[in-house]
Amino acid sequence: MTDFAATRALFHLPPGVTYLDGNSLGPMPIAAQDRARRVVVEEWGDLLIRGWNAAGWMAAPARVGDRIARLIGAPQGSVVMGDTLSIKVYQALASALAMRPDRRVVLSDSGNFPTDLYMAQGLLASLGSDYRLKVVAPEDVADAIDESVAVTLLTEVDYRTGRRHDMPALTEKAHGAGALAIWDLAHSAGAVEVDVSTGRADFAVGCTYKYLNGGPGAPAFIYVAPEHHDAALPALSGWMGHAAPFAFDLDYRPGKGIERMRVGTPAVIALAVLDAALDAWEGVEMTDVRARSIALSEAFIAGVEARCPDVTLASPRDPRARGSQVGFRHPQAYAVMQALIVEDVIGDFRAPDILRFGFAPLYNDMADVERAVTVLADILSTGRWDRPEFHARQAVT
Ligand SMILES: Cc1ncc(COP(=O)(O)O)c(C=O)c1O
Ligand SMILES: Nc1c(O)cccc1C(=O)C[C@H](N)C(=O)O
Repeated sequence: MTDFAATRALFHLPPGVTYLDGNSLGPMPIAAQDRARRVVVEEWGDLLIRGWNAAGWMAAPARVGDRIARLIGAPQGSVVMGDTLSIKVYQALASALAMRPDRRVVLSDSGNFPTDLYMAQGLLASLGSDYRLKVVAPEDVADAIDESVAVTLLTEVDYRTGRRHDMPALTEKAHGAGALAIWDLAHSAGAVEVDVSTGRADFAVGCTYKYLNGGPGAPAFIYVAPEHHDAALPALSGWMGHAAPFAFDLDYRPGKGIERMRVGTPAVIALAVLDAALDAWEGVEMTDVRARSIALSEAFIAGVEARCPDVTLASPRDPRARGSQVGFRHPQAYAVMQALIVEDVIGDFRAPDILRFGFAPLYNDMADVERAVTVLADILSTGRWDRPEFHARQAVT
């Protein structure tokens, strides 16, 4: 059994703050501070350029990738770190499309996070006017998979509602139609049990600043199914993915296996901080994480529905159809969320009307649920969210 009191103690949680926004930015693992100091002062400071070999900087993208692999059901040697998730979406999509040269349709859904759609739009525009991004409602994805589809590009857990796609079933359908399946695990990795191997994903990508707590702008990951390692070309063919970067050849030759999905110089400091953050997952069983996530989310839904008649559930009621976040609708959700944040209950707002709360089992507990319900009920019943300052939109919402 995972000891969640022990994992909670690994995080810096500011006193008095109830943090339910780890689905956007995870809190700071205490170990990150010392690791950041060491990588800056002892490694960069003292080793200087020798750090690439002596401190293992060059190998870090694959080494950290192997730690992520365990959390998403991927074999060792099939995940590598680097760049941002937007870039990894582009890279996976470009690679997958090149593997289906006779097809022109990319299928996604309207619940996808916009950057995934934007990256697809940009890539397809560069490939030619016969390529098409087909966006359907999430519930219509299965029916829209046909033999015109080259690639399905789906985010498993919807960023607003927490609605969770059935990855194995949709992947099987895609394969049956001859398409490849790319899964964005931004809201899944560290939140739900993910198994890219039994789910037979062809590519998977994700960020590490949410449930994996790697810090703002932490490097993204990309998984390529081992059977595609030779066929998948990286599209973004940077020198770090070359078979021999330090041969400085004039022509690109893809590196071995997942290494070819590297692009440029790794973000060594950010990778070191992420590496420290991943220590929190040692000894943690994802089945325990999922059970606790459901218990916390169910208690929150029950509490809010009992005490807050002004909001309606935006998330699926069946916990099996949800990730680890819960959304409630309110016509003035932005102002309500600002009022909550001022009272140190931190969730977030997603346009047009969603109050979003993420439950991260590593550090959230029932006391967080109870406090969030109590403060939300009080803010709504007193109407104290309706102040001019709570309606003024900030740049980052
Ligand atoms: C599903 C999904 N994809 C992509 C992103 C963002 O990608 P990036 O890390 O490049 O900003 C997010 C959140 O920011 C997301 O929720
Ligand atoms: N990546 C973010 C950022 O750089 C700034 C603010 C928010 C984010 C997010 O991660 C948003 C997030 N993907 C979401 O689900 O809304």
